[in-house]
Amino acid sequence: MQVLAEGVEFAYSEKSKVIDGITWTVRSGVTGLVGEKGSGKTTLLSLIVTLKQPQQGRLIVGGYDVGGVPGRRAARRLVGFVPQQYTLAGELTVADTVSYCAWVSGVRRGRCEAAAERALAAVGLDGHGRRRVGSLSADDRRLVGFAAALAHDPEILVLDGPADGLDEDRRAGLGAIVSRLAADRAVILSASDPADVAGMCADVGVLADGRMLFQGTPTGAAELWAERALRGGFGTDAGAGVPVSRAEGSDRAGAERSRGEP
Ligand SMILES: Nc1ncnc2c1ncn2[C@@H]1O[C@H](COP(=O)(O)OP(=O)(O)OP(=O)(O)O)[C@@H](O)[C@H]1O
Repeated sequence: MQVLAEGVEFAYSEKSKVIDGITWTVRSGVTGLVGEKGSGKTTLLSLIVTLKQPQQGRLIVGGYDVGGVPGRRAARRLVGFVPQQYTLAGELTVADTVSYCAWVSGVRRGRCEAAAERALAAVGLDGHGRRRVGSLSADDRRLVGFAAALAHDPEILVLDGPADGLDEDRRAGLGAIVSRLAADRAVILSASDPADVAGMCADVGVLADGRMLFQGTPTGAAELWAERALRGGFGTDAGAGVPVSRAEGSDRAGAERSRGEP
């Protein structure tokens, strides 16, 4: 189990909880986190990558309880994060960019260059190290972002909205890379529509109004999504959402496969 959330809560202000008692498990392989805009995906991912702290509940990341400082520090070394939006310095070379990120993530100075080479190879950018970031296509810049997050060889890779705005061909390309990266780590992908990540994930969590309504197969998530769309969308009746335990029960294949994993 790579991430275990039990009753996790987080609020930006006293008025309302953005993460409202989430219980969720993430195992090795590719896991999707799907929810409408504003449902709390980025906030939940920020908790997992230790940029924010849970205010209630228990959150275990890579075996460490991130509720305390020592656990948070230890977990931080195990996670790589690609935010929804980020800027790379165009004048730096690709290799220096990734090497610097390796150093920031705790890789020893003498090993950063090799770490960068390994990370660039993992995303298919081997041979591009000497190019300036500013000379790359948007797709290749995106891959540099992935390599930067992989530079310290994290056990858990978190990609916030990696398929946003991609057409079908590019989504397929992303799926191939994600599946390669997930061979020896857990990958979490967020999306505002299950169709964006359906082909990439074995397991999907559906978030609405800060609550995990469902965890199971992509098919189960898509069915719930379609059903909700017919009823006028998520968020309007979150209290009547399918509880995680019931959703797993009705989506037995997904639940049993999940339980069977180490
Ligand atoms: N720093 C902040 N301060 C106050 N409220 C915030 C902050 N960041 C996010 N929120 C609010 O928290 C809620 C959840 O935001 P979050 O970004 O986690 O959702 P999301 O599902 O990732 O949305 P999107 O798909 O648009 O990225 C939204 O109502 C948002 O306005």
